[in-house]
Amino acid sequence: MTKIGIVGCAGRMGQMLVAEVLNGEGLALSGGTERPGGDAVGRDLGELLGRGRLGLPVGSDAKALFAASDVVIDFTSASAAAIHAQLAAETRTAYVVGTTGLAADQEASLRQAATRTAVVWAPNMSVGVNLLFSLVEQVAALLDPATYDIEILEMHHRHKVDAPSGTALGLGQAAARGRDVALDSVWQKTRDGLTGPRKAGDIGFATLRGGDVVGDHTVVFAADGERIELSHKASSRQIFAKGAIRAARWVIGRPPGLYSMKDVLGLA
Ligand SMILES: NC(=O)C1=CN([C@@H]2O[C@H](COP(=O)(O)OP(=O)(O)OC[C@H]3O[C@@H](n4cnc5c(N)ncnc54)[C@H](OP(=O)(O)O)[C@@H]3O)[C@@H](O)[C@H]2O)C=CC1
Ligand SMILES: O=C(O)C1=N[C@H](C(=O)O)C[C@H](O)C1
Repeated sequence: MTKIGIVGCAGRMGQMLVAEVLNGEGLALSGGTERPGGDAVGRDLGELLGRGRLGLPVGSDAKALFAASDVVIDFTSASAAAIHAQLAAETRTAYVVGTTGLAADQEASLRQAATRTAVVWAPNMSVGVNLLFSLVEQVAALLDPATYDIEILEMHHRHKVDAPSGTALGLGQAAARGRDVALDSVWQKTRDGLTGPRKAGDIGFATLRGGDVVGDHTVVFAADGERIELSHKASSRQIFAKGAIRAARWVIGRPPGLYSMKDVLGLA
């Protein structure tokens, strides 16, 4: 049996992941944590999911969970993920990270951990979005930046705390790779007031937040007289949870390194 631990087990994604592990063939739940002092700590994990007592309380000792697991899955917060990355490195536990919004130093913690254990890190664990990354890169490489403007739109639920979404930034990276430029030299993450006309070659972002939208992303290639739009719309978080479980099964036994969902899905 593969022992999977879930940090952030009471969150929107965390609860879905616990359910996927409990239903998954050959998988055992080694436990789940929330941050110390969190409301869910001490509650029974099964009862938290509304499926009856499991006899497994939500913990807050992340290091013990890493030590007890073959692989740990993290959909928490950027600051928590940076700490969890250090624990993955210390305990040499395989680590799957879907958390977005990481600052440069937090990303550095992940990269550091990946020198000591196998880490899968992806801003979006769905098959559809990972295919979209490849399509966007190909289309961007084919279209002249002087003629086609790239704009990336995303909409998410009202609870999301980071912007633009990790996926939107990933789509921006894919477009920039296609054009052979560095994303941070061309991105326009916000526009306000007298911005002046659009600069050729820029990659723009627009962020919408509201309701219970699971995750919509569109990349627009706009020219005079026509527009190409490549979109992905998630209607259930299960696509992310199933992707994360697939990554967890894949990463166990791999040498230390930073892997992407494209590696997991064989799209690299
Ligand atoms: N890669 C992908 O495919 C996807 C990525 N995401 C990303 O996953 C992350 C989580 O999203 P979502 O589930 O909606 O968010 P939630 O806020 O619902 O869940 C996060 C959970 O992690 C908990 N948490 C915070 N700090 C710690 C800690 N130190 N130890 C353990 N648990 C902690 C939170 O507790 P508390 O509320 O008390 O802080 C909360 O219960 C986001 O960054 C989101 O962008 C989401 C969907 C798909
Ligand atoms: O916070 C979310 O919900 C999601 N976050 C990810 C992101 O930032 O791209 C992936 C997905 O769109 C849902």
